[in-house]
Amino acid sequence: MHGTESRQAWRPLNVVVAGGGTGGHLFPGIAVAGEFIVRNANSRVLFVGAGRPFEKKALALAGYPQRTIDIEGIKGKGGWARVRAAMKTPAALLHAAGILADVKADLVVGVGGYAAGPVALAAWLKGIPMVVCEQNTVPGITNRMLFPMARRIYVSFENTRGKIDPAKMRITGNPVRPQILAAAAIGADQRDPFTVMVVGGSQGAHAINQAVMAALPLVRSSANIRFVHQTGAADQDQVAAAYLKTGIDAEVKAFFNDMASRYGQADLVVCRAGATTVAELTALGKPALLIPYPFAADNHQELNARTMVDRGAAQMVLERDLSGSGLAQCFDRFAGGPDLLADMASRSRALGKPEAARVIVDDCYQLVGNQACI
Ligand SMILES: CC(=O)N[C@H]1[C@@H](OP(=O)(O)OP(=O)(O)OC[C@H]2O[C@@H](n3ccc(=O)[nH]c3=O)[C@H](O)[C@@H]2O)O[C@H](CO)[C@@H](O)[C@@H]1O
Repeated sequence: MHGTESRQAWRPLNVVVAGGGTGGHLFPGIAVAGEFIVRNANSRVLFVGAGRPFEKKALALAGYPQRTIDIEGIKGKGGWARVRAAMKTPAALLHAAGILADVKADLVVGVGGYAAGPVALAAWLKGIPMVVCEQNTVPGITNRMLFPMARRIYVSFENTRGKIDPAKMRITGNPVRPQILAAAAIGADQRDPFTVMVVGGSQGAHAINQAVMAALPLVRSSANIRFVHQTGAADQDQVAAAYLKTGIDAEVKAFFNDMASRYGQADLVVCRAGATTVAELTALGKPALLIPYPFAADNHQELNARTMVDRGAAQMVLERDLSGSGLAQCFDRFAGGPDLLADMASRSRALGKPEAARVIVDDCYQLVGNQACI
């Protein structure tokens, strides 16, 4: 779409991506950042966040700088912790305003997470165009506060809830990193052996790990099945031992930096229903068994999951109904049901919006103006 010639016509921008915290917020920001750099290699993207170790590692791997501000979230906190968090806001706002001035920001992209708040607010106060990306069907608290100030609100789902000014809203989909989109080219149709990818979102999912471990001894198709399993840091050793004990072939890791090759191998993905995971599944046309995290704010993961389940692209098991025997039956059913999987895969693909980052960056250029540099 953007050939070399047209790429040169995009002017360089200084972009600040604000927020993050978990992979579900951060990775869409990395996808958008990459698209700005594709448009003009002289653009500069700075991430500003709370500086959690997860963010630092992911941004270092992706090659983007981050500056951190001292800020705490208020969600789920009470009493003194809320007061302390609120007291940090004025200093964080001043700090964020200083960072925006330092880098001569042309645009701020809020990707959700509490650290986006002061940066986006500072942008608004300084008159710097500010846009937000909302990944979930139910907008998060930070984004809800920022919506009135944002020039654009990029949403992932047509049925995104809440009061969003239709004049500002664009249904773009949730940006997926290009390395992951490349996995679409890796055919996973051999089904020999049938490969199940288990992912618990960016942090891993203890309940899913437990259920898979309980399922392993009950899987009938164990000779023809293999697993690629992301456990999160706490459960890695225990889960690896469970595969060894049953003799089922598996690659077990706390976290996969290279998700593309794992998605590429997967015939079925068993996972939470974080919005970025859902975006990746549908961009790649992967069939899934979704087990939404039951304590997500406003139960948004179940609503995210329903966007796939209602279209036949995924099946869903609520965590309260999750059991080893039920999961083992699922594995056997899917392993022996290529037609079912193929049908789910094409329905999943039909929901995907792999062009989301491009659409968002096109729109951002419209917003800030593009003076061609050729
Ligand atoms: C508990 C909670 O509230 N979680 C939220 C958090 O989820 P979480 O951070 O788990 O986010 P998602 O499931 O949406 O995305 C996970 C991201 O991590 C990546 N990944 C995962 C595993 C791995 O080994 N390697 C890897 O790179 C995935 O490719 C994906 O890009 O943000 C999402 C997006 O706002 C929300 O929908 C979730 O509800």
